[in-house]
Amino acid sequence: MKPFLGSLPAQNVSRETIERLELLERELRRWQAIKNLVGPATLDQIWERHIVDSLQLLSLAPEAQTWVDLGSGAGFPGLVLAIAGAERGLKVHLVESNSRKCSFLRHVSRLTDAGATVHEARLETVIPSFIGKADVVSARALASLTMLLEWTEPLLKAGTIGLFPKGRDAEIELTEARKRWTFDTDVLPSLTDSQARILRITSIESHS
Ligand SMILES: C[S@@+](CC[C@H](N)C(=O)[O-])C[C@H]1O[C@@H](n2cnc3c(N)ncnc32)[C@H](O)[C@@H]1O
Repeated sequence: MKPFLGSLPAQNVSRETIERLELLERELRRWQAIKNLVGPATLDQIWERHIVDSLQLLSLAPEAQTWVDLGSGAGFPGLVLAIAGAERGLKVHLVESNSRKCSFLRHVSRLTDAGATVHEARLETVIPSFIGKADVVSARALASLTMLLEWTEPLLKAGTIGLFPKGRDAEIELTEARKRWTFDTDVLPSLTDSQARILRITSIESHS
């Protein structure tokens, strides 16, 4: 059993999904040696820190069909969600400005039949095309909540759900963001880090 996998709802992790996630792990280790895609210190805990940490988002939006992940990096959480959601037809758009990371994302998406769409671009230019078309927008380790809401406000206003994994400062970030917007939030526990939180944000209105 992979670390922490047992804590996830069983429907997210079929044997085929685990095999495809193992392909992602293998390719990440292979590419990391040359391309340095993730923080080297996290390589010892790829399943806990990256794969399961990403997978847990799937059960927070079980009905989602179209998902946009901003600043996907080496595929966390977006590529993991594309792999795990492929069986139920989930379409994931990965937005990443770094071309070497985009090469990795395209390579692993092809290898695993994940069907992810990689947008090699700055997210500011891509977000407008998803207004009214995305069920979920996610971003991990990309920016402060205030910055994330500034970027994603047009999506959230059109009904998209925001899922933003955050560290131990989640409440501080929420307080800061509430100076500019009113929104509904669920502050959810993380399965992989007792200090971390996942923010599910809907119904945003700006104060001005
Ligand atoms: C700290 S990494 C996090 C990567 C991944 N989400 C994770 O949690 O492992 C942030 C990523 O966002 C990308 N990025 C930063 N600003 C961006 C922008 N304006 N548009 C698209 N990608 C951006 C960077 O290239 C980098 O890969």
